[in-house]
Amino acid sequence: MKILSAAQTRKADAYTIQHEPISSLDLMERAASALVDWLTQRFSPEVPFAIFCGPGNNGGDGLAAARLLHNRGYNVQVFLVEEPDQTKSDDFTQNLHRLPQELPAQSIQSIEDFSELSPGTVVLDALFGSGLSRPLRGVYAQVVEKMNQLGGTIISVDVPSGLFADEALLQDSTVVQATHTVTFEQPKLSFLLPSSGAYVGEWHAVSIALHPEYLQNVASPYQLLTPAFIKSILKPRKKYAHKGTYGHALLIGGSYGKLGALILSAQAALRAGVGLLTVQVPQIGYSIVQTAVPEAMALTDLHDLHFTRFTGQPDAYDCLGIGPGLGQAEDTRLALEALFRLHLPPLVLDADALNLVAADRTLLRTLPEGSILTPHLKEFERLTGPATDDFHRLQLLQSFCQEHKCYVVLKGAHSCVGTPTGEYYFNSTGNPGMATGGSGDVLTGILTSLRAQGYSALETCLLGIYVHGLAGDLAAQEMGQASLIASDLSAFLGKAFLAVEKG
Ligand SMILES: NC(=O)C1=CN([C@@H]2O[C@H](COP(=O)(O)OP(=O)(O)OC[C@H]3O[C@@H](n4cnc5c(N)ncnc54)[C@H](O)[C@@H]3O)[C@@H](O)[C@H]2O)[C@@H](O)CC1
Ligand SMILES: Nc1ncnc2c1ncn2[C@@H]1O[C@H](COP(=O)(O)OP(=O)(O)O)[C@@H](O)[C@H]1O
Ligand SMILES: [K+]
Repeated sequence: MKILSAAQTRKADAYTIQHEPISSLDLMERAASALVDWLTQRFSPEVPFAIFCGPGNNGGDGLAAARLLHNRGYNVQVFLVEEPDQTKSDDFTQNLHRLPQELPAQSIQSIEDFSELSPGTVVLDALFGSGLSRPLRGVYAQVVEKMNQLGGTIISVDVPSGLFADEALLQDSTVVQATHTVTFEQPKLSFLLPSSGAYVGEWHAVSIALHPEYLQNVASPYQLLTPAFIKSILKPRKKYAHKGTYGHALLIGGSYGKLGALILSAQAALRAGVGLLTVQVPQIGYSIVQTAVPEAMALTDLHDLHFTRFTGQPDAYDCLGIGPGLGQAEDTRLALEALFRLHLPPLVLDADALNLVAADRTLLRTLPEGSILTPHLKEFERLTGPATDDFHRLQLLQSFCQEHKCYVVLKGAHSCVGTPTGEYYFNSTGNPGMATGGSGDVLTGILTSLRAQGYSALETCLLGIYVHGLAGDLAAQEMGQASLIASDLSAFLGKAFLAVEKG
């Protein structure tokens, strides 16, 4: 699914109005109906609603929703938040006139006009949407602060007011802290980034049937992964396949005290379907890994405690994943340097392999083309230097991928895959239960496995992050988020692949 900018969203609205054709007022009515359908499926008519409307079309949505909720028997209060002489959009004005007499709109021109709400009131935030042009000030900022202080449920219409759809927030901005955001057609870019996404709560995209022609033809570098798209990547297993059909993966990592990381990767690689798996561990890891992962073959390093030299044949493998539990000893750095000089299969680099590369720019310059790197935010910062904000980080991601001709999975709540050709793919699966030690190691195993099976680097990243997050979602459904541990992700990988197959 393409993610559109605020300007493209405006064009999509205008294109729909012109080509469907439909009046702008009717399109707003459609948006408000979709919003009200969503609300009435979740809240009963006894729940009081306080609807705060701004001066533009977002406020117009709020007014139309107020009328529709009232008509369905809901208990609604309407507030117009306005600065003196504020111009209103035409559709706002039309919807204000359409409010039934028994539903008067109360004006809030200063914070003194903000009356107490009865306990349990759900706040509908329709102050500003994708037309926000500057940070909130004056009465708007004061009302938002008050709404946030109430501590109740806040549902933002389209975008939490004060948040830009596709620009960074200024420091100390006032923004609605939404419980849910009901957004029209598709999520906005800022919902997918950590600083701004934190204001959105849970987002839900409701369709307002924008013109499919526009959506099909518009160009956007930003994509959100959908089940149908991921299903189209997944290759079914063949009846006459044998273990050689599904590649031979090699994982290198594990050091004294961190062998578990490599074991988590190895188990995940097997569950992600690789034909054969070899792991290289230091001497102390030999019997540990042979016991914990009997399906894997083991190579040992010359060193007892950490990686110092690759002891296998590079051409024997279809993908090499390196990093989980690797450690950052000086002889490990030298070993990595020597490894990069070999004619290697495709690489997946994670954790300490990334840290070693980040600390040594010469090593970074020898990174084989087409490699997959899986940093979390801190590891990414070590590679590129600090980003001033989430949007700047996306630029850094693009320039890094282009310069090093590699794929980067920038991990987080919506992990983002950057490509050498400048696209960004955001993941749509996963949950905070996965914020637990070892989750990243599991991802490395999955990616190494998929790449060894013959998926392209891009397909590997997209399918890999999606099934990883989906395994986390399925695990969390059964055991809750707090109890989820990394090995559960491997345990639920099978169900995740089944769900992808079903689409
Ligand atoms: N026909 C359409 O275009 C549709 C629009 N829709 C709604 O319309 C919204 C976009 O509407 P608009 O473009 O009118 O934008 P908004 O309603 O977000 O607000 C824009 C208005 O607020 C003013 N403004 C912006 N930032 C301000 C600030 N910080 N302080 C004070 N005033 C500020 C602008 O000058 C403008 O008058 C969407 O988010 C969505 O909710 C939906 O109804 C779907 C159809
Ligand atoms: N809040 C979250 N929502 C969704 N996924 C998450 C969340 N937190 C972490 N994850 C996922 O869990 C993994 C954590 O990786 P990482 O930070 O490298 O952990 P570790 O180093 O402990 O293995 C990443 O794939 C990330 O996308
Ligand atoms: K809003």
